[in-house]
Amino acid sequence: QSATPKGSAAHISAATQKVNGGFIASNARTTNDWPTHGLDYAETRHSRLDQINTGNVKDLGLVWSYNLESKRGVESTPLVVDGIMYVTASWSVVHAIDVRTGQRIWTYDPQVPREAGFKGCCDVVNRGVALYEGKVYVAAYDGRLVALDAATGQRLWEKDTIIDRRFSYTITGAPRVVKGKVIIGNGGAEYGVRGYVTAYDAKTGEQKWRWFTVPGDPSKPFEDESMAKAAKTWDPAGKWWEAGGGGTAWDAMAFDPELNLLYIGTGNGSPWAHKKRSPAGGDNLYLASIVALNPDTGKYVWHYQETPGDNWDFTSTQPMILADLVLDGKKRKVVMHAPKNGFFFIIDRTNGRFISAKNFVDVNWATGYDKSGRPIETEIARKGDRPREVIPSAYGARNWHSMSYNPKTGLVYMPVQGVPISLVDNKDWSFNGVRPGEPHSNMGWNLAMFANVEPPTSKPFGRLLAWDPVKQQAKWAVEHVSPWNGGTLTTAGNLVFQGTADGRFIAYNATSGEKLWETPTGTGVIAAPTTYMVDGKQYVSIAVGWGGVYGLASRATDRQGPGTVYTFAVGGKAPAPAFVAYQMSKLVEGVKYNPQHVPEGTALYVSNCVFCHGVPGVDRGGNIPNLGYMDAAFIENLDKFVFKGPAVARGMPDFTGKLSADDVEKIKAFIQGTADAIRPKK
Ligand SMILES: O=C(O)c1cc(C(=O)O)c2c(n1)C(=O)C(=O)c1cc(C(=O)O)[nH]c1-2
Ligand SMILES: [Ca+2]
Repeated sequence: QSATPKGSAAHISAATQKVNGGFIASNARTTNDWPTHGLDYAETRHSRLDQINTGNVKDLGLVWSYNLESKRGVESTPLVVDGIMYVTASWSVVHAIDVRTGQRIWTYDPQVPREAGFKGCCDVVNRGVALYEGKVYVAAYDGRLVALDAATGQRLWEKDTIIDRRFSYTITGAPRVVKGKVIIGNGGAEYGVRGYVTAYDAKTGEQKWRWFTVPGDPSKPFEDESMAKAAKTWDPAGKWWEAGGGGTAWDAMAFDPELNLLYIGTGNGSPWAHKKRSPAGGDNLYLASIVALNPDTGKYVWHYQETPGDNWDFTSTQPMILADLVLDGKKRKVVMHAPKNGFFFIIDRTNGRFISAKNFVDVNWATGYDKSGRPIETEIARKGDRPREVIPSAYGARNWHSMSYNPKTGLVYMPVQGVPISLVDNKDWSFNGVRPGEPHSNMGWNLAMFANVEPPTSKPFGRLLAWDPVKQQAKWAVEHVSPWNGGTLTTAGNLVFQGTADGRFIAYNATSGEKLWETPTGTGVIAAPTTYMVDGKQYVSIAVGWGGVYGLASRATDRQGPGTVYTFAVGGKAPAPAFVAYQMSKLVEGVKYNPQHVPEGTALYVSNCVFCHGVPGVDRGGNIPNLGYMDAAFIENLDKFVFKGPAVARGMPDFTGKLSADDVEKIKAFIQGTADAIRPKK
């Protein structure tokens, strides 16, 4: 008589009503479900399930695939409770899927205005939802936090989280729910914003607290003690509050229920150049830090700053993991963190004290950390006006791609990388046609990404790294064909799962790194997989869809396909969807131009186009076309795209009033000139 059909609204309602703090805590011991972004409050992404293991993983097969109808980056970790999956696609669209059938239950599209696409630095992505007491929470790209009925997808409440809409705030991160409060930060530090995190009542949406990550205008009262303390580490001559200062908390969070501490990772400075932000120097708290807050009040408890006086977009927003490690014979409660700056940190999570840091890739900006937890910087780190290659680059030695920690092997599995670019401090590039000083100006951009402006010398790479956090050394590594690979999952079946930029989903032996299984995915993978149990059977799911910041202008696979969720189980036999070959056209040829316009065209292109479109003919083009590979007719008519063009509906800015017709002529000269310069001589 328990005849509530699985997948019905009544079933979903009952299953998701149970998801609260106690549920998340007890699920951490069984991991039958995947109820929160990082699987548990500690964000371990380690599943206790072992039905799929090193012995039978070779028999994994597709059970179903689901088309997310998404053409841009898919960064979402799918949540699953009792066989109901909640996953997001680009433009913050939520899909609820019945795992038992692979069928859609509902979708919710928050209708993010497409012309707001340019407000974010790094693709119109979303990293997933939060689930709590029958509700699904999605943070939309345009800054709205929306609560949905988990059974029907109907909107229950919506809050605008943005403090000032003149500035380019966006949200890409997944909310977390801690003690009945939905916690969310935002992005925007590339354009001049002030970072903060806000807590909303999960039931009603009422705002409970807000904590700013950096101080505001010091001539006005500070919001709290932590801001007064932080302001002493900034030089007012830099008027950092006009650009906002940065420090956006756009991804990482974790929670320790015993210590009652919420941990957040904070972002880079706005503008990037330390000298501009704070001419006399200073650490500029709380940029690039791990900060512990009281989740009930939002009050600051402690911080550890990983990159004092950030100058390189070295955010500390990369996902962290809480673990109890035995260090020098003593059990320690720690935060493990591998941020963009290339060092693996162990921090005492009870008080924020630095324990150790070791570089996990080659770096050239610092030789290490001293005992007090400060980096020992090299010459190259702050050189001012000359372009030079700082390693790692702003793409990070690791970016938002999740890591996982397996307590059995004692290893952390990290997607790490090198994306070489050159950097110039103290240069005023404008961005998207907005001049420095205006809201949504560059504020942070100090890039010279050009092959012809002191090219970087290091080589790009992507790597799956198994790291021993106790010894602070690598155990094993797998080299991938490209940077920008997916997040990881590890399981009690002694497995590590990861998708790759070149379009494969792979399982490894967690102890040795031996590859045990792989399957093609039709497009590049950047998101992290999840695993869970439904009616006694273990499944593994991955949402694929090439994109994110590296995917705007680059690609690593010759196939492309829509965002798709794949679900696998032992013995699965469903056919894979057809994969589509990516069509690359020839270098543009024959556009008439004045060669004398090329230098000015170069500067205009760097300021306005390069970040999304890449270098013409040099980059291969990602989700956004490379202009070096268009037809001549397209380039000849470039003004029709630049001014109120058809691509505005896909997220391209309208440059009316920002570029002149003359500017566009010069940009055309640069595009054709570059194509001509690099075309192989006959
Ligand atoms: O400073 C910021 O506010 C901010 C926000 C975001 C974002 O929200 O996606 C990224 C970054 N910075 C960033 O530096 C970065 O490398 C990055 C990569 C990605 C992505 O989704 O691929 N987002 C972001
Ligand atoms: Ca950033």
